[in-house]
Amino acid sequence: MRICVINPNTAAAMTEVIAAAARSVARPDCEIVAVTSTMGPESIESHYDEALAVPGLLRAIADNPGADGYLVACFGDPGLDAAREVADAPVLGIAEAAMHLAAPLGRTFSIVTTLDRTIGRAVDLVAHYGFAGQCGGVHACDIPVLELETNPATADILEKACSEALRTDGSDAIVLGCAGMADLAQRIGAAIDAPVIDGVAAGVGMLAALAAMGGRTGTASGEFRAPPRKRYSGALQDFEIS
Ligand SMILES: NC(=O)NC1=NC(=O)NC1=O
Repeated sequence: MRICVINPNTAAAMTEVIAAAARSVARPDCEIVAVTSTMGPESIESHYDEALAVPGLLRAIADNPGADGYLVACFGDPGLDAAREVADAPVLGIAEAAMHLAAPLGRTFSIVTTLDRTIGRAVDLVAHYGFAGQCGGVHACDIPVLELETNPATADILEKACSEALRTDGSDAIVLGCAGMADLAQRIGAAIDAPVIDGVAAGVGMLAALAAMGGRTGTASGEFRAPPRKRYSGALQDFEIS
């Protein structure tokens, strides 16, 4: 089994954090291929960044055919539906996966994301995935994405934000709202004595289960079949994918 985990920003150091989290839960027979986008923003912290991250994500999928599943390792789940039209296997986003696995762990879960400007996107995804009744609230730790790895106070700040979120919302579990937080899930879970779900690990587990069940995206006839062929111009002139 092979699962391709794609960091849709261009920060290779962050991909290393993501890859370690993915491999920490992967089954022995599951190879994790970790990929860093080759074009687009160095981090994704706005709607603008999300939009500009999608071509690099789609290119990464097209350049890594034959995986049994693909994971979009950014909490905004950028380009998820387009990725499903390009991929020849199931595609999950880490926000989608984290919410699905947090739901059974209590009555409600809280999300702790990076900058406060990313709260709205997370709220939209909660509604989109059908978890509005189970998400007690979305909060920001106010650490920029690329500082998660460089700020020595990240773990303490995030632990405090998660503890505050549980108390404020009365929630039972935490969803970490950034792939760059993946390495802190276990430490924070122990510190606040509550389940803390990282979407990278959640996504790898769900994709492995889907692959074992023979799950596939409706590439033949469904909405996510290959897109119609057409010309693209300008910077995307040679962006031939499918
Ligand atoms: N909420 C976030 O900021 N998420 C993210 N930005 C990135 O660049 N990767 C993420 O997971």
